[in-house]
Amino acid sequence: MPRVAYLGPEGTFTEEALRLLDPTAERLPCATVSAALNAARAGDADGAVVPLENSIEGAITTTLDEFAWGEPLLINAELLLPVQFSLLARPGTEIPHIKRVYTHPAAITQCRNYISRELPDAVVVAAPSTAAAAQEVSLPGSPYDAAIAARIAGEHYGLVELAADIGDRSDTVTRFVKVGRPGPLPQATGSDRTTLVVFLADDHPGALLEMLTEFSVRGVNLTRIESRPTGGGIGRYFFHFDFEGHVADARVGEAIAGLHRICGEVRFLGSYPRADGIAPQIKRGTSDPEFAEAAEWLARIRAGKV
Ligand SMILES: O=C(O)C(=O)C[C@]1(C(=O)O)C=C[C@@H](O)C=C1
Repeated sequence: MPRVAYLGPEGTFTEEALRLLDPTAERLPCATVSAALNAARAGDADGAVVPLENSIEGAITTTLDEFAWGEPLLINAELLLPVQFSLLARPGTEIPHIKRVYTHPAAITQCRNYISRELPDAVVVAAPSTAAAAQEVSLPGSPYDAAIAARIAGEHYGLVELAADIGDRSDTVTRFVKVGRPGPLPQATGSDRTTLVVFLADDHPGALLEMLTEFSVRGVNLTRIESRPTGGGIGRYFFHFDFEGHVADARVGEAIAGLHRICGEVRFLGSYPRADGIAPQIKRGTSDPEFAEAAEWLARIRAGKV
């Protein structure tokens, strides 16, 4: 049975994602995203499940930065999980008496309207995860009056649900990924995604356009692009890309090889099946047979067979 680390404790959305991605895995709860990834790197776990982006909050920057700087890991699966939040408290608590709320920063952003409407005077404090907040609120003598977390976390830690579905939107989704140490890649399925981190060789006019051109001319559709600070000073950034296709696809392989030629460093973070099953639109001239035919044509003219 594989042992998989995740952002815990029990009752996080990440745990729910892990249960869906790998129902038979032995679950290893960790206090932070970094600790979960380090457990996979060190071999204390066979893999890890972590959040990567949210449809309201955007990128989970800790995850992006860990993927860029830590010991390499490869993404082998992804999951899109609808997230719904509840206001949870110790039995007997009433909403007008709530002065201190504890939850994960991503939940604060996703419940902003509810908090300003129903808890205008409450101080909201950032927790390591929504379930860690629920666990803390359940302790007698906790400095917090309520947590914002999944309903299941409330059940797990003996809290009552004072309000349900308090997210600003009912269709909020968080994307989770499962990673492992470098090894064989998942097979191409025809509906895949590839993730990369790219560091520039040097800063010059058009550097971003040159990178995008490598994708554009080969008909590779991007699904996410982020710039993140390198830490080396204001204006110094590296780039995170998600795009359609598998590294085994000719157009994807050629685009990545093009980036490798023109950029400082390209870190491959994996090719894996898309959770939404969407197949890429393949532009004329960018299918595998068309790349193969063009390579044969070039070989022929190089041999003087015109
Ligand atoms: O705190 C949790 O329950 C998590 O799994 C983390 C996390 C996140 O990092 O975005 C996951 C889903 C929700 O968007 C809120 C928090």
